[in-house]
Amino acid sequence: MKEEICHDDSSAPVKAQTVDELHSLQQKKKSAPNTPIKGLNQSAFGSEVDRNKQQLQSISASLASLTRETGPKVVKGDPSKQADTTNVAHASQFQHQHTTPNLNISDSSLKFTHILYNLSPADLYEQAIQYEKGSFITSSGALATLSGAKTGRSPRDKRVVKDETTSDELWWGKGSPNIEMDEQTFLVNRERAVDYLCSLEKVLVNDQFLNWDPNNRIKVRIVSARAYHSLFMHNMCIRPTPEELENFGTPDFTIYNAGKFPCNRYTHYMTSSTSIDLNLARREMVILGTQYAGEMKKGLFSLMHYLMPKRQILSLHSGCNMGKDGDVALFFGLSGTGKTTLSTDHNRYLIGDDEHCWSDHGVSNIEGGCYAKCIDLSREKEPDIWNAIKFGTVLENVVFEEHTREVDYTDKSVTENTRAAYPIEYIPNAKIPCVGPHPKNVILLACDAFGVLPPVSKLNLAQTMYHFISGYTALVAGTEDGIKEPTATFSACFGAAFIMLHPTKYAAMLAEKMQKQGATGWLVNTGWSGGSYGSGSRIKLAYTRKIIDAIHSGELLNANYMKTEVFGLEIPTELEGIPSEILDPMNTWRNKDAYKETLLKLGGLFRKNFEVFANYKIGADNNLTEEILAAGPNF
Ligand SMILES: Nc1ncnc2c1ncn2[C@@H]1O[C@H](COP(=O)(O)OP(=O)(O)OP(=O)(O)O)[C@@H](O)[C@H]1O
Ligand SMILES: O=C([O-])CC(=O)C(=O)O
Ligand SMILES: [Ca+2]
Ligand SMILES: [Mn+2]
Repeated sequence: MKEEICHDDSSAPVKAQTVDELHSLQQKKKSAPNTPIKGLNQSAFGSEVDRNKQQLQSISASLASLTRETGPKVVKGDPSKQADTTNVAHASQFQHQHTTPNLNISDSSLKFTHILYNLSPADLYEQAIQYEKGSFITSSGALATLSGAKTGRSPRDKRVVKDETTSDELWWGKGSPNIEMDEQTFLVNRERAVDYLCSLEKVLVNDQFLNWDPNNRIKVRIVSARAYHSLFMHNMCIRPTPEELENFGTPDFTIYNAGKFPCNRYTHYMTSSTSIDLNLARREMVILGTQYAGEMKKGLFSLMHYLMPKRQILSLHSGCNMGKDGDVALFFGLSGTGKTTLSTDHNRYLIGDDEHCWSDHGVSNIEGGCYAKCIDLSREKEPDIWNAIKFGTVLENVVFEEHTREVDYTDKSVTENTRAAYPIEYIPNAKIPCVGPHPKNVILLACDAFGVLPPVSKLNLAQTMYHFISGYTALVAGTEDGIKEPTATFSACFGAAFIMLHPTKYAAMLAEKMQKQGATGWLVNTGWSGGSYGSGSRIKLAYTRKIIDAIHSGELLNANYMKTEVFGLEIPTELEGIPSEILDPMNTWRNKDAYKETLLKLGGLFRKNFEVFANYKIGADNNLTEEILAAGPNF
């Protein structure tokens, strides 16, 4: 028998002598946006190194404690990998730094904080999977994450600094989302968040933009502890090009997201372990004690609701899309009423799904991504959203099969508020840049679980304003334990949780813009028909889409109308593709008395809610104010 030696040399040899060398061949030195590329072949020697230093110094300055002399020592890169020690910065708080050894030096000033700066989605996946429990790649390539104890926003834990300026400018008191805190308390919480973040081995920093309108772009920096948060904001804010990042400079606004690290209950104004604090003068936001990523998105939205009206620009909690002929539609509505679902329309260009600005030049999206509800998501009904859930997308709090990693979108085990956050370009017909001309249609969405609002009605300007200020929807609280009474929610401007000024300020701007542009208002009920929740059923998405199509095409504008009782809404008598009997909700109720009773009940709720607005003037026009007051239910 012949002795055989096994030679492993049947194919061409690799160009490496060692495994490490082989690994180094694998990764090209970079054109990733976390390293400026422009300076590479510029003659000005050391310019890239200088820029890197500046960038790190800016980050160290952001992370500086307000009570110590210097910012933390920061260094770029993952501590577990080889850190780039040529790029170390330590920003000084004071112009004249002590040169003598400081006897008060503490351990915190000796340690390095590693900065993971504008990482790519791939890098963030690896960080999340390696370091954050509950992070998994799903079968479609999305990153499944858990947001921890909070699976929704905590509006009662939001605080806004009340100082000389904001005490006059902002809306305070009953009904307002702005619960006050003082400057000193803000600084206590800021210090708490900054110290927590700097005590970590590494923090994530995102430098990004808000608002696609180039004249009103806002630079934001987000400092966070989790790759989940960094990837979420990567998707939701506008992503800078490498050149834009190189010239980023100082941010206009900074978020310190300490995530799970709680606030201190002994701190004044704190009523729980969670605090979301906005300081407009300092241009900063602090998040303590919640990992729900939506707080960052909606915190920035609040900021825009302050900054934009100062520039005569209206900020809107709305979706927005545009037809082939350039006709723009806005979709207002509270959470879960269909902004994302209905603005994502295969036959139209998507400008954005949730937050917009309306200026003298038209509309612009504030964000760079979408945040879709995914409970009961189906490929058939919402194909574009389904297909957007792929590599790069953050999937929050969904349940998946442990082996195949197929997501079960019907599973509410973690929460009903399961979400997908993806870059807007994941929708095939996204309009990039996300801007458009003045809106032609303004669609107010209400998910009416009482089942008495018509599937569609045409509104005059006063009615549009009445319903905009009311901001109605009705959802069903707990779906698990059998039938529950629907509860009406009224949220001024369809986003009372995010507005900073009195609702009538936004309403006046909307009225003026709609009047000037001749936009038509519509009220669309995406909720119940044939009875309230429990006896009726939710209006088929396919019907709602048909209605929306007919608004876009102009078909509905020219339909025949009749007026409803109580709410005085103009409803079409027929519409192609829709069974005519559903257009008037009364027809769909078997028990007409119950219908009438429920209708009056809802009318009463509207009336009660509007009482607080009765003493306010809307815009300069007295007539409009009176017309708006008269545009409510009549009985
Ligand atoms: N007739 C209908 N019209 C619109 N949406 C419907 C309808 N029937 C069921 N739905 C479901 O209602 C949900 C609407 O949620 P969507 O994400 O569009 O809310 P949203 O207004 O964007 O809220 P948020 O501001 O919280 O993001 C989706 O899950 C959608 O599938
Ligand atoms: O902020 C969130 O959690 C989701 C959202 O869009 C809303 O509630 O309007
Ligand atoms: Ca949405
Ligand atoms: Mn929203």
